[in-house]
Amino acid sequence: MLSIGLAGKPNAGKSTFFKAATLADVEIANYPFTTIDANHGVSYVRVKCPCVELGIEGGCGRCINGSRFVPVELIDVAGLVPDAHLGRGLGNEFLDSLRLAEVVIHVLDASGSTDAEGNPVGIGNYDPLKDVEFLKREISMWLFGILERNWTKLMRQYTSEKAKPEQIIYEQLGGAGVSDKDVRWALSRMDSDPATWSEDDLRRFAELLRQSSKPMIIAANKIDLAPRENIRRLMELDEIVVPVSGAAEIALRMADKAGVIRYLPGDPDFEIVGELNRAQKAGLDKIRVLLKEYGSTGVQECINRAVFDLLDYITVYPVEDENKFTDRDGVVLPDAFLMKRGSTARDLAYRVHTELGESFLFAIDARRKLRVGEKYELKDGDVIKIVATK
Ligand SMILES: Nc1nc2c(ncn2[C@@H]2O[C@H](COP(=O)(O)OP(=O)(O)OP(=O)(O)O)[C@@H](O)[C@H]2O)c(=O)[nH]1
Repeated sequence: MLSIGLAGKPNAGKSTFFKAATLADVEIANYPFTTIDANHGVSYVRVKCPCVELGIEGGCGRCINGSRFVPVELIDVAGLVPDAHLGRGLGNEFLDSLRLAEVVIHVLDASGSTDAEGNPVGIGNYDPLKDVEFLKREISMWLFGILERNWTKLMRQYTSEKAKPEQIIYEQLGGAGVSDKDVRWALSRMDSDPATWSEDDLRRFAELLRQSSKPMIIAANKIDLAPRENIRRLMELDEIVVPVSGAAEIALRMADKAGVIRYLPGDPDFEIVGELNRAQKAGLDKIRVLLKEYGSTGVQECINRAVFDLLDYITVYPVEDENKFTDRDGVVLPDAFLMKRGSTARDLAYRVHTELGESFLFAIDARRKLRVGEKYELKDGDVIKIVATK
C-alpha cells in the first residue's frame, strides 16, 4: 500500500491529524482495520466513483453517494526535533520510520503558539515560516549521513572498479526508500563527476535526493487559532500549503460516528441529524464558520493532494465483466487501485495477480468497449478487464 509520512516538530498536531485521518466510519472503512499500531494507520483518498457516470442502477455499494474511499497507509513520524539527524531527541530511530514514506505531510503549527522545539509560547508569538525549512533539512541531512559514512569506499568502487555511480549510490540508499530513478534524477542535476565532489556538493546532492524521494506538502495546522496573517504568508510561499484543522476534523468524524451529524471527510459542510446539547452546537457552529472560510478542514485535501498532485497517482478499476462492470461474483466495481500515472494495462494485470501479468493477452477498456494492448497507458478512472491465457 502507498505510504504517506506525517512529520513535524513536537506539538504541531501530528497525533491529532493522524487520529483524524485514520478515524473512519464503518461505511467508509472498506479496509479491515484502520489502526495498525500506534504509528501506522490506514487512511483514505477520496475519489469520484465511476458508478455514477456509468449510470449503474442502485450504485455500486462500494461508495457513498458517488464518493469512493481508497486506502493508503499513514505513518506518524513522531518525535522529530531540529537536529534530529545529529541524534538529538529521538533522532535517527524516527528518521528511519520515514524510510517507507513516498511522500511527507509536514504538519506545521500555523498558529505560532509553539517555538522551534515545540514548547508552548502563546498564540502568535512564534513565526511559523521559520519551521518550513527544518524538516527538509533533517531529511536531506539524514540522507547525507548515510552517503557520507561510506563515500570514500563508494568512490573507490567507482574509480577503480568502474562501477556505475547510479548503481552504487542506489544500493547504499535502498534502505532509505530512495529509488534508482530518484538517484538518476539527482545525478542529472549535478554538473560534475561524483569523484570530484566536495562535502558541499554531496550535501547538495542529498537535498536533490530528498526532493525526488520524499516530496513534501505543508499542512498549515490549527487554522482555528491561527492569526489570518500567518495563513496568508504561508500560502504565498513557493510550496504546496493546505490550511488544516486536525482538531475540527476529529470533532466532525466523531459526531458523524455518533450519528448526530452527517459528514463525509473532505466535505465543505455537514448536516445536523441528531439531538445536540448547547456546547456541542456551539462547537459545531464554530467549525461551520471555519469550513465556510477554508472550504474544508483540509485533512482530506492533504491526503488527496499528496497522492494525486505530488506523487501523480491515478485510480483504476479492474473488472471481469466489461458489460456489467463486475467481478465474477457480480460485485460491481469491486476494487479501486492506485497506480502511478504512466502505468500500463500489463502493470495493472501484475498488480491484480502475478499470474495474470504473466499470462496477459490483451485488455478491454470497459467504458469504451475497446480492446487495448499491453502497452496501453491507463487513464484516471479507467475500468479495465484483463484477458489472459489462463
Ligand atoms: N486548536 C487546535 N489545536 C490543535 C489542533 N491540532 C492539534 N491541536 C492541539 O495541539 C496540541 C498538540 O497536538 P498533538 O497532536 O499532540 O501534537 P504532536 O505533533 O503529535 O506532538 P508530539 O506527540 O509531541 O510530537 C494538542 O493540545 C492538540 O489538541 C487544531 O487543529 N486546532
